[in-house]
Amino acid sequence: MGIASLPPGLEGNFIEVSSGGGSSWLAFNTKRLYTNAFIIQDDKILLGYKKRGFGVHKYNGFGGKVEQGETAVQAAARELQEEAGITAPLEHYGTFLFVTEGGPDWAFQIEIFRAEEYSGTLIETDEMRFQWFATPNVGVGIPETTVVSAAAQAVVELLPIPFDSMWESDRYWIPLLLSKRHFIGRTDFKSVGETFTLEKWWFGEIGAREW
Ligand SMILES: Nc1nc2c([nH]c(=O)n2[C@H]2C[C@H](O)[C@@H](COP(=O)(O)OP(=O)(O)OP(=O)(O)O)O2)c(=O)[nH]1
Repeated sequence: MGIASLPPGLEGNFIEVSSGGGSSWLAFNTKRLYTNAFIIQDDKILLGYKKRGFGVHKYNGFGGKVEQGETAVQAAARELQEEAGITAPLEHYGTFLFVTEGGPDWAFQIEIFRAEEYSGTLIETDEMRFQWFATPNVGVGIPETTVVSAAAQAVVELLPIPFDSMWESDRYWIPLLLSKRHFIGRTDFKSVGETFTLEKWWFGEIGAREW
């Protein structure tokens, strides 16, 4: 797949990882910047259950709008503090456009960050209820009779990432984020009230050389 196959709104030289859906992309006027941040440790990922607002009842990273005068990474840090009570050395790993039919006529440009460490104590906030989930490699091949440390045992008991309760296209890029691959993408949804249906998506990864 070459550059010619990139969805409108994306530029660069990327290797396609996943794509699907209908035949044409939605039109949009302009882009608005948003952030989304994940803490990813050896075998677990921190998500929040969104208690109100856009994406209510879904699990997601922590994030929101980039305010005037802020950079994306500053906004990501502020939102992580506001929604989960922690600070973290966030690193940028991806960007995707999120366009809706039946929603705004602009595209969300969502900047994705991750960190392995964090400082502070996790708190439940009005917006998010935090929860750790096991990343896919966890628990595989551990025979029942194997003695594992208390810490490892706690991880084994975490639930797997709840993709069925997340934005529908997250399943295509979260694996890239978990394996520290820089990515870009676009996802078009149809929205009716609070129900969003995935119509078309494209995700690709970029070689380390360009970052
Ligand atoms: N994982 C994932 N996150 C998404 C998708 N689409 C989408 O908007 N988001 C994220 C980006 C933002 O983190 C969040 C939307 O921002 P928000 O409405 O919570 O922003 P905010 O906190 O600044 O808003 P507000 O409380 O000020 O109204 O949802 C998606 O397809 N997947």
